Amino acid sequence: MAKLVLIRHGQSEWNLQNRFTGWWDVDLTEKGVAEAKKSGQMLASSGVSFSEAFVSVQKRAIRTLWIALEEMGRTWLPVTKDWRLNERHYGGLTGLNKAETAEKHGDEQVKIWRRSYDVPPPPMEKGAEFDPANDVRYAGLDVPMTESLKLTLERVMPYFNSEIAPKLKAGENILVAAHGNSLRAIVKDLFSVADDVITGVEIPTGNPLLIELDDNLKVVSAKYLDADRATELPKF
Ligand SMILES: O=C(O)[C@H](O)COP(=O)(O)O
Repeated sequence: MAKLVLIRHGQSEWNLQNRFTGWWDVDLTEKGVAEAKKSGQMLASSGVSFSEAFVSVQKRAIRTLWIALEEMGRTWLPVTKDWRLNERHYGGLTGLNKAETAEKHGDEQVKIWRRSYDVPPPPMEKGAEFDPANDVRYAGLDVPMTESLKLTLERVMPYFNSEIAPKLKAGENILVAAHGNSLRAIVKDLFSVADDVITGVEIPTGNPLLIELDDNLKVVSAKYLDADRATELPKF
């Protein structure tokens, strides 16, 4: 039986400012750093021994992983970074304040953009202030202009299934540091969550989710290590 731990990055500067972030590369706040440290301490006392870690190419997740590994005394662990674990691309909403956007377009519309399964936000305009298309880390990549959760899942899961699933099936314990919506995609798939139910699944920042999987990657048990900041998990 393998263990998979999913950590959403600690609080970011734009989580704090309540702005749509997506692919924009913001850093952790002090609180985010503290959440990452606590995650590492809880992982160390969980006694789970990891063989490797995976992370997006965004610094809020990379720093969360590094801080956690440091606390665990595991900075030597092999780490693979891949854009397919990035946050979902928030399109033309990137950089906007979530509350101001709700005042302008209505709560219902913003809820659809944030939580519907397959309605993508309006696309990013080419060359707009927060367009990551020319970022050197994405050179040669057809950077999306917007993504729904469905589109996010369609790039996260092929990566998960080809790079991470075989290791779990071989019994390795794996740590993944990523984002609210890229992790929501993994949870949707592993827990077989229906399209209209996944909207209610909120993954807290900096709170490791420990999932035990059988040889067919069926969920056997799941819990957040910080029980005080846990949210409801889907049935399995
Ligand atoms: O990209 C963002 O703004 C957040 O990381 C996730 O946002 P959400 O809760 O609006 O999906």
